Amino acid sequence: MAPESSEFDVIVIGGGPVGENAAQYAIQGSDRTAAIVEHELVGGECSYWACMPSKALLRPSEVLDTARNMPGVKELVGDQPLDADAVLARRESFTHGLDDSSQVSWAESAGISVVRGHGRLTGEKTVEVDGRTLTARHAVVLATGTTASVPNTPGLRDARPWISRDATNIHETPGHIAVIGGGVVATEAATWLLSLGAKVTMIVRGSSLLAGSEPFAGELVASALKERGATIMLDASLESVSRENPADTGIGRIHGGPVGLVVDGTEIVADEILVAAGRTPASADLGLSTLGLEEGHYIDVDDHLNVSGLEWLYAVGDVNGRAPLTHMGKYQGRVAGDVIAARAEGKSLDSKRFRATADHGQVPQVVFTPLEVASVGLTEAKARKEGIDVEIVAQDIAVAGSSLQQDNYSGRAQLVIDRDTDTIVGATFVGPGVAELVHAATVALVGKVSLDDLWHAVPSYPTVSEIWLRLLEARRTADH
Ligand SMILES: Cc1cc2nc3c(=O)[nH]c(=O)nc-3n(C[C@H](O)[C@H](O)[C@H](O)COP(=O)(O)OP(=O)(O)OC[C@H]3O[C@@H](n4cnc5c(N)ncnc54)[C@H](O)[C@@H]3O)c2cc1C
Ligand SMILES: NC(=O)c1ccc[n+]([C@@H]2O[C@H](COP(=O)([O-])OP(=O)(O)OC[C@H]3O[C@@H](n4cnc5c(N)ncnc54)[C@H](O)[C@@H]3O)[C@@H](O)[C@H]2O)c1
Repeated sequence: MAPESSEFDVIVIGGGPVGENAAQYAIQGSDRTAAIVEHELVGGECSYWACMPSKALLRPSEVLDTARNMPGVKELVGDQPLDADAVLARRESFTHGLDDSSQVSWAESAGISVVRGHGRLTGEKTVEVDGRTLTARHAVVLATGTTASVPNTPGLRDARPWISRDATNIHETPGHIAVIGGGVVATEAATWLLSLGAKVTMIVRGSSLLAGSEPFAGELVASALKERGATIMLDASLESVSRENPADTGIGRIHGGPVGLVVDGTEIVADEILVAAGRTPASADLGLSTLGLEEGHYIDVDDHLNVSGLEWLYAVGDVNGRAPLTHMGKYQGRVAGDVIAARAEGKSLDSKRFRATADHGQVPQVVFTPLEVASVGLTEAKARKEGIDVEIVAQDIAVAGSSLQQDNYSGRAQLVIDRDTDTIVGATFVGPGVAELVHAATVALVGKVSLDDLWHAVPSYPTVSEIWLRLLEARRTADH
């Protein structure tokens, strides 16, 4: 179907990773048509301003850390810093110079039309794109994501602070940067800014880093960041900001003169500020009010990803606020796409694949700081809050496999067990390169594998996965 058409089976507003998946799954293997409406770049936040550039910036410092802890290699590396120009050039290779033509080609090859412009609902199954009206025969999917929130602190917005887009698309490294926030973006960005040579001061409103994770994860990450030179101010209140000559110098460039930040009555001077204070759903200018729905909030959905009981309207990914991560959004996109296809073909929705059940307590995430924090499911605190009869087993990650990875390998692992069902409801691993450990925990958790059965899932020797055996042994010791 040509992009000039005004009628499609499925219209997706927002061409991020999640919208792409929803469109693909809704039409694949059929003669249905789909359009993605995108007002910026097809590929969305993740491809150009979030996951891809951030991980491209983080990987070199991880490799350098490993090298510095590996006899035979550390002598070659010495105390040389990273080659910042090479690191930024590799980041550019992942963001394609903010050119989305390869993603547009992918969409077209999947039979999806790309309509450029701002999409807005105007009524049932109708979408206006900059004055042009599109009609959907089956479904409209909202996949508009989020934007960075900038708090209303006096002087902050006028100072033109960096947001996550500047940090991931960094072109000039500030001598000293103040990072507002202690969450995922703040800790990851602090890691790559330190590795590029910046002095980093983190101003954190709460009493720990990564407040949504197990407390030991935030503590270990704080120690690792401090070891690399970061200053971390906890329970800190940013009262005001002032800057001389704030300037629109472009994304990732220093936005003017020195910045003064008053924190708990004391002034700090930095060359730039990064605001990493959470996200705002992109639902304010989507025409939701034409359907009597509230604008500017996360859009509530059921497990089919339908909005407000309307079988033709879906919201997937960050904009529904259920699990704001690329892999979870793409999963929702697959579920919504399958639901749309089944309804279009008159099939029953009576199968697990038509419900996004993993959003409820089965969400995995990896945070990439000097230590990786890989987790799935509930923290101990959340499990107790849900009334689960919780048992905790925790161990330092000191197993034969991990000691071979590098010298000075350290970290911690913890399982949250539901005593009643003898299954895992949460797991957290913290340490260098532990990201790949989490999928085993996800499989055990989603499959509700009992701890008794897990005893027979034998980890290979010598791998970091031996931590599983140590955790199960610790549990037996506690039991008997
Ligand atoms: C710095 C950073 C690093 C991150 N790293 C990770 C990571 O490592 N792993 C991970 O899982 N998650 C990560 N995330 C989260 C991840 O980026 C999001 O979960 C993901 O991008 C959500 O995808 P989405 O398609 O829902 O939204 P988005 O990627 O935000 O895409 C939405 C798209 O909709 C378009 N749009 C919005 N409104 C309209 C409209 N009205 N009309 C037309 N187009 C519109 C936007 O231009 C955009 O292209 C990170 C986030 C940040 C900020
Ligand atoms: N590796 C990954 O999976 C990854 C990486 C980056 C981002 N993300 C996702 O992106 C999203 C956004 O991350 P984020 O770090 O912006 O959000 P976040 O919710 O993780 O952290 C926000 C931080 O800002 C602080 N804050 C909020 N309002 C404030 C205010 N008014 N003044 C001072 N501090 C304030 C909070 O206390 C918290 O420390 C998250 O959902 C995250 O899951 C994921």
